[in-house]
Amino acid sequence: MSYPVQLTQSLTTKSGIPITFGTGTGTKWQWLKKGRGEDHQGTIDQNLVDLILLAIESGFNHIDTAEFYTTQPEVGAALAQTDKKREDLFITTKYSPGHSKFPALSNGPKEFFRKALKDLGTSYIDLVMIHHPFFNAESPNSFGYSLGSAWKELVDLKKEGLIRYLGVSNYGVKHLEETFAAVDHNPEYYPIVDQIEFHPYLQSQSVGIHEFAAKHNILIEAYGPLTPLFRLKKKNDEGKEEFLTHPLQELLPVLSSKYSKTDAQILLRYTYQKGILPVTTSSQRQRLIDALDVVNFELEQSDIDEIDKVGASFHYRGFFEGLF
Ligand SMILES: NC(=O)C1=CN([C@@H]2O[C@H](COP(=O)(O)OP(=O)(O)OC[C@H]3O[C@@H](n4cnc5c(N)ncnc54)[C@H](OP(=O)(O)O)[C@@H]3O)[C@@H](O)[C@H]2O)C=CC1
Ligand SMILES: O=C1Nc2ccccc2C1=O
Repeated sequence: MSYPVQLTQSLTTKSGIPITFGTGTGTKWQWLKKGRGEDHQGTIDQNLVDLILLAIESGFNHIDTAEFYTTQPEVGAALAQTDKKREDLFITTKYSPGHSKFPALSNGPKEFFRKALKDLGTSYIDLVMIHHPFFNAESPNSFGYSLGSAWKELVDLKKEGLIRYLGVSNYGVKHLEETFAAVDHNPEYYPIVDQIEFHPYLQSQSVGIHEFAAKHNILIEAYGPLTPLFRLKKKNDEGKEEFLTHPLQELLPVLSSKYSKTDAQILLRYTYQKGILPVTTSSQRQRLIDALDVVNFELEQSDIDEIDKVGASFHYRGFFEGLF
């Protein structure tokens, strides 16, 4: 039995298959690559290729990468090795604009896009996002690009048929309004997705974003949906990282036992039932299978409300702290 959830956008692969939850190649994978200190551009981490193949084998058809992660070549290698046809898979990548701390990695979206096609070994990309809205066109880090001019270049690529859908990530209401203005308020060129951090401890990455997205038919994708299970750490007096105690530690086991699901499945179903598409990852086969299986059960509304309530009593932001 399946319990469909109404999403604001029904995105599909080119062949028309509805997209699954996303499987991520950022977070720990990008640090593993970059942490080696070698020139990782263009190198291939076979462990990540194997993980992407495992995710595809486990049923994921939606793979999330980004210029910033340097993991496009691994996604390209997995595309070349899998038995699945390209048109049955859905690939997302993200242009990395420069901001005060990090320079842009390419001289504008068009240069980024040419490299992305090459790294991914594909002739089109399903979904291209701008990774964050923290542009600073005056800084040499940004090659003169602003939020509006970068968006318009991506729109040109979409018009050429090289990109199927356009989206953004970490955008708040004011950034979306600026994007709408850049295309003279033509909804045909509005972002179709906003990928943001979402979990019970960060139910709104920026003020009013979920309401605004719903009004404009923008699908919210959640990154970090399992944050309460593993990311809540702080350094102790000896400088060692230790896990924080947090309020969902009591509620999640109660719900897991009530529904005979894992804590991770409860969190993923909570996200999905709110009309938000999770982007998640695991190095473990069973966890990947479990993640997709959450479309097959349903949380009672009172339990969603309880997660909301308990979650709101604690705050945790894992990414882009201080920028919203
Ligand atoms: N647009 C943006 O700015 C950002 C985008 N992203 C994208 O989103 C993707 C996913 O983000 P991420 O935060 O990793 O997603 P999640 O919140 O899903 O966390 C994934 C982590 O959870 C662990 N995990 C999985 N299942 C369980 C379980 N049952 N119990 C305990 N731990 C579990 C996994 O470890 P294990 O391998 O041991 O299972 C993995 O390290 C990224 O890879 C990236 O593609 C991420 C951050 C920012
Ligand atoms: O996956 C990611 N990990 C990150 C860390 C810092 C900024 C962006 C990201 C990602 O998108």
